[in-house]
Amino acid sequence: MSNMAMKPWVVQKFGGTSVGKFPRQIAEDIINIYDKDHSVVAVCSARSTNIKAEGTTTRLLEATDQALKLGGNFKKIIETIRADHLNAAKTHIPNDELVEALERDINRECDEAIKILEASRILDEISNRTMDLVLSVGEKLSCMFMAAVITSTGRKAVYVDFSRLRTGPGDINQEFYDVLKDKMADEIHKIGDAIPVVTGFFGLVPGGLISTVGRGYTDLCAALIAVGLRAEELQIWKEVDGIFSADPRKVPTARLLDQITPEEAAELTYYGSEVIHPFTMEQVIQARIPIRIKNVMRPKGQGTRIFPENDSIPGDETPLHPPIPVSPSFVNLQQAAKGPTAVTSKSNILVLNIHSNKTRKSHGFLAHVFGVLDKWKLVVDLISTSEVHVSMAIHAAVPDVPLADALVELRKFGSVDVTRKLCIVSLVGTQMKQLVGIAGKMFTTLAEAGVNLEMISQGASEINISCVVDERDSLKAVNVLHHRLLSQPLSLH
Ligand SMILES: Nc1ncnc2c1ncn2[C@@H]1O[C@H](COP(=O)(O)OP(=O)(O)O)[C@@H](O)[C@H]1O
Ligand SMILES: N[C@@H](CC(=O)OP(=O)(O)O)C(=O)O
Repeated sequence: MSNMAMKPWVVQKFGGTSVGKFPRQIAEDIINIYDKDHSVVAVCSARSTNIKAEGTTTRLLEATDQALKLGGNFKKIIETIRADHLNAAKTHIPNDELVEALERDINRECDEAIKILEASRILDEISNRTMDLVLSVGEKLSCMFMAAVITSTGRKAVYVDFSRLRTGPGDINQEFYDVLKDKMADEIHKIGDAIPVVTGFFGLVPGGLISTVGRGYTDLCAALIAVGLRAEELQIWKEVDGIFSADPRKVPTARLLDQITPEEAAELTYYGSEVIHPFTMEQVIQARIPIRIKNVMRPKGQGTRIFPENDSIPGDETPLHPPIPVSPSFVNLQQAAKGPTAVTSKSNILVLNIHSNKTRKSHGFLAHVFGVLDKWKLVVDLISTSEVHVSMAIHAAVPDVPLADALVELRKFGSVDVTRKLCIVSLVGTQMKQLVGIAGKMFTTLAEAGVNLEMISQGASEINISCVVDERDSLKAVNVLHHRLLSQPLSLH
């Protein structure tokens, strides 16, 4: 078995839009190239032909909704998914035999999805488990398709379904992940010489994968596999060259960053630059495996490497003190001017201001407020408090229903007002820890540009300074901050 011939493992994760738009490039220009001197594992998300919001996972979620609605047409949605995959098979696979086998597999999966949804309609209930069963169809179809595409290039690939891996009972915690990593690696070791094409959907996760991990779970699946296999690198292939100093769609002068720390990557992800699922970093970095973000459209680009600043890679077991530079770019990074690394913005934010009616002590006030937020599953992105006042920025993508209910309960503790159509703007950078005056510079830069600050929050994370501004000022805010604090030598005086 060539996997046993000690070629280093590389785990490559392909997002849904990449599988949708560039399946042959992925097979020919990426997998087959790395396959020459690595043992490659490909992990794929459900296909999206255009954007994620119109992709297979979004459609499957809509189908589960329709199944519980009177007269809801979930079958039509599954038929759209079926037609999309049958069409992709014919378009991208120049081999009749492979196409016929794939068509049978696609039809079987889609028929099964319909049966599950019909059963849910009869029961008038969709449990977390049922939800997962339906959603996993997206990754199954995508991986069956990619395995056939790769096989059609002359390199044998096998479809690997991780949606029903049994890990035993228990909560989803580090121990659970550790067992899962080993199990995933064992399954992949069994495969031998063919390229494993693994469903980014993994189960059986207590509480359900979509409820506990959320959208973007394929990144985490790839991370767990990379750790289980002790891979040389985890590659996240996207349609962007890597992580930039700002969203390149919003800031034309944004620079590609050649290396950032996992903490920075996590902050950027939480605050609007959703380049990688935030749970990914923790698993991979503990095992000291570098993550590289790369572009499917420009496979030769270096991308962005996510790795801790003062760490060495596995196999490089020399002492960590003094820190060992792991690459020339790392040295450059160390010597570079110590400003923020990136600026990011998160839209669709509302701010809740609650002023206590002083009927209880302040700890009781905050405890009650958080009790209500917990009950209605409202996630707070930023918070700022005084003894009798609390302001909280909340992502308003949550449906309005729980918010309205939560407001009724919160009004028992004080006066509440809600400001909508806001966005969070954040400066992120590990170097900012030592940078006295950076917050002041950020806020004066915004004030000089005429951007009004609704709320300020600093200090929860030493590497993030955030504020809330009007949504209409979002583009101006990120551009002016990028121009003043990230594009030119930083002067704080
Ligand atoms: N700091 C950033 N660096 C790179 N991309 C960013 C950043 N902030 C936001 N983005 C956006 O994230 C998107 C991620 O790439 P893409 O492959 O299109 O996503 P997905 O895999 O979710 O479909 C890009 O469209 C890019 O504009
Ligand atoms: N298909 C899933 C999982 C995922 O990771 O997607 P992507 O890799 O395309 O972001 C989702 O949309 O959430």
